[in-house]
Amino acid sequence: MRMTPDAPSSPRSAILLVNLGTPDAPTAPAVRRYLAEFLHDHRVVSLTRWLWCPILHFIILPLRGPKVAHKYASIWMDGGSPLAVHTRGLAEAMQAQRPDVRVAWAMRYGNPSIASVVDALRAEGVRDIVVLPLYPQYSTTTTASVQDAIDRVARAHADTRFRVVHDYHVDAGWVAAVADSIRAHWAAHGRADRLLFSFHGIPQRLVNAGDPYERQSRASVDAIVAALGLAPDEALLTFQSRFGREPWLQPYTDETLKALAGQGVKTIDVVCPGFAVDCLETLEEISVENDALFREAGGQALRYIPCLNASDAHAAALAGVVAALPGARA
Ligand SMILES: C=CC1=C(C)c2cc3[nH]c(cc4nc(cc5[nH]c(cc1n2)c(C)c5CCC(=O)O)C(CCC(=O)O)=C4C)c(C)c3C=C
Ligand SMILES: [Fe+2]
Ligand SMILES: [Fe+2]
Repeated sequence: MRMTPDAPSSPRSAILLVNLGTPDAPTAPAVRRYLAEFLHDHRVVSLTRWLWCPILHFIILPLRGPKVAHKYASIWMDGGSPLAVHTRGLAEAMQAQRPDVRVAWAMRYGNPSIASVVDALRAEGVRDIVVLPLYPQYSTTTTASVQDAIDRVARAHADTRFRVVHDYHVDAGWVAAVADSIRAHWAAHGRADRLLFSFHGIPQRLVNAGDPYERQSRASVDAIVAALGLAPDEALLTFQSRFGREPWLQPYTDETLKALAGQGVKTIDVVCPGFAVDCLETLEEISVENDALFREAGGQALRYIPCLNASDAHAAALAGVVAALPGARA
């Protein structure tokens, strides 16, 4: 496990950033290992195991491993997968702003695992950990799964206090940071014909069962649009990255981009505020795949606005979220 540098010598409290996870290498075996852990989580796929395990082990992992490895290879950075590189950078930026507290990072699936990072923090004397899942909007598929993992670790360490931030989907500092990043993009590149907010989707079934993710995503867009001084109808909200055959949240990003190009829209700015840092779903699916289909349908340019990543503005916003602990539960 790699920890952030220049941390205080024996801190008692820590901020633990937790992101989804990513393969250790852009190879089929590494992708299969990562997807196997991810897709065995009942929070992500709730099908009964006797039905799901054969589909997963004999169809999805063998087919998806090489295909997805190829995509990871196309975005891989010197320091590793973009999701890991930017998550580590964000932890380092927060550590620089908060020298009074240890800032560490872990992944829900893959490495470094939550358990290994908590063990390392406890070995340093930390007994109070604020966990910040890097998901601005709460979902049972993501945030609740981090909470599950923390609950398991907490049961083994009764002497350590864990608090988990629930969400920060309309946190004023975070909203301002996203709005500023859009303004900076416009200052550098001008404004496109349309502004589209694309969020990772989840199955519609989960929203029907009470998952607040769609409502929170809409509230995030409303808040960012208001901070930009735009009218609500000046932005579009769509959902990407669907997986499997059942209906997911709609409208779908790819279908919307094709329809817009068909209506004569030539340029589009796309921003993804459901992702804290850039990853496969933004750098490959949006910036490469969706850009290609927008152009094939008659568009001229899809201009992707990067995630907040390891920027100082992001680190400051998240430090504010932790300081306020909105919706945190012990
Ligand atoms: C199987 C169902 C999935 C649900 C539900 C889901 C929800 C969800 N995911 C993210 C964020 C990310 N997902 C990423 C990749 C990814 N997601 C799924 C499936 C579901 N996600 C898969 C199978 C994959 C792997 C890639 C692939 O095989 O297509 C990533 C990128 C990881 C990376 O390494 O870069 C992120 C980030 C959210 C926020 C979310 C629900 C709100
Ligand atoms: Fe299995
Ligand atoms: Fe996902």
